[in-house]
Amino acid sequence: MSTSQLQLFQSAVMQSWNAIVITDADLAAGCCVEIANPAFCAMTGYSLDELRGRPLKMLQGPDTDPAVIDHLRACLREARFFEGTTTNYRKDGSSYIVRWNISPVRDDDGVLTHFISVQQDISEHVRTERENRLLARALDATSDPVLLTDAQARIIFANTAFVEVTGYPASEIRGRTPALFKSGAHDDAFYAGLRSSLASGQDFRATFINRRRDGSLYHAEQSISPICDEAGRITHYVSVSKDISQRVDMEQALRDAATRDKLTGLYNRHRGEQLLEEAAAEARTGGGPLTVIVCDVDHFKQVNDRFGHPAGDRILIEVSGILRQSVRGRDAVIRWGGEEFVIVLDACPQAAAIDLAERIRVRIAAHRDVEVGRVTLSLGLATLAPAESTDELIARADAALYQAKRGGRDRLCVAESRG
Ligand SMILES: Nc1nc2c(ncn2[C@@H]2O[C@H](COP(=O)(O)OP(=O)(O)OP(=O)(O)O)[C@@H](O)[C@H]2O)c(=O)[nH]1
Repeated sequence: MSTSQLQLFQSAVMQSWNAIVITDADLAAGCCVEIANPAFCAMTGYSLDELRGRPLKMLQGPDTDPAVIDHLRACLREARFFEGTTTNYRKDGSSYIVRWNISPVRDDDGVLTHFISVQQDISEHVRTERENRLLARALDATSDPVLLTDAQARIIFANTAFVEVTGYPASEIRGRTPALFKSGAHDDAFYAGLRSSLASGQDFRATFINRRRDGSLYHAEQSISPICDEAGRITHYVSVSKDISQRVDMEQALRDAATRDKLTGLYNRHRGEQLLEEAAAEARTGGGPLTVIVCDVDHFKQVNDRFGHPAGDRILIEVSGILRQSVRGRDAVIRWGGEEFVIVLDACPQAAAIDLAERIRVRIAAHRDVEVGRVTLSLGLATLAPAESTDELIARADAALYQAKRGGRDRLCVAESRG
């Protein structure tokens, strides 16, 4: 090696950002320092003069891992490469975490003469990692679901509460987007609002209806916030939510209690009258013809008398089910009282309503209860006339029903159109 190359070598070692120390190979004396570069001196707090001739054991202290040192000794004895991490101590007694390796150095004849060690203070890195782990554990410990995505909305972290609420293991959702939880309950405007809030760096807060892994839905009060870097660029999004399904279910149960009939689950009379009034208002303002069907189980008293009240209840539930299955989703089926039901068909031409009523009659007559067997239904149908009140409409449908009963039951009578 030329003199200039040697000088380069020396400069490189002395200017290296990594701490470099060269010791002799006298194991019995503890391998004493011959050369240490400025980075090593800065890291340990010792000057080269203070280090030279002393074994590096002086850097060890109470938190230095003895297992690492044992392994180091074994490597030095066998002149093998060593790599490890442990806690060392500076001159002022403060500790630092160092990642280091040691390579044996041999002369031209292959005789071991020195060891060279390259070291790096990784205290900051370890501290950040510990902090990150602590933060992740803290997020895991919170009972509210937390989700973290990158700027492209790909999931990078989901806490335990999120995993528990959604039923998705974290490994299954990592890398995917929250579109996975879409239930279809929100319209495009909802998502447009979400996107524009986040794009302008603002939080988006709303009650989401999300889908769990098993397909069931849950309500979550959710707050999504963009996270920006120092330059103001969005790097991540964090979503913190509260599963409010229980509250929503309770509210729904209360609403149901006020609007639904307990036995059949149909609308109760009170809610039914409101719905009928709304449908009439709609029809009067050009919403299309409104027809009501009033129906009543025939000889129902005999069912109760012969088979008992519970059997009668079961018949009412079965009849309700058939009524509900027979109508369109928008039609209201109401338990008007006892064994009497009203079906409100808004925007439904009378001919279609008559077809439907007849279909219902046939279905009920074809149905067989396990104990009671066959029951029949009588039906009266009326279409709202101009300037007619809902009371008058129901009265006309009722009169048609009475006519059906008088005519022999298991039949439909249509009230004559008025006006
Ligand atoms: N099991 C049961 N019976 C009910 C309920 N509500 C009313 N009822 C009974 O329904 C029966 C109605 O009898 P009626 O009004 O005489 O009429 P019906 O026997 O069906 O005779 P028609 O209507 O003329 O064919 C009464 O016995 C009521 O007690 C209920 O919730 N459950």
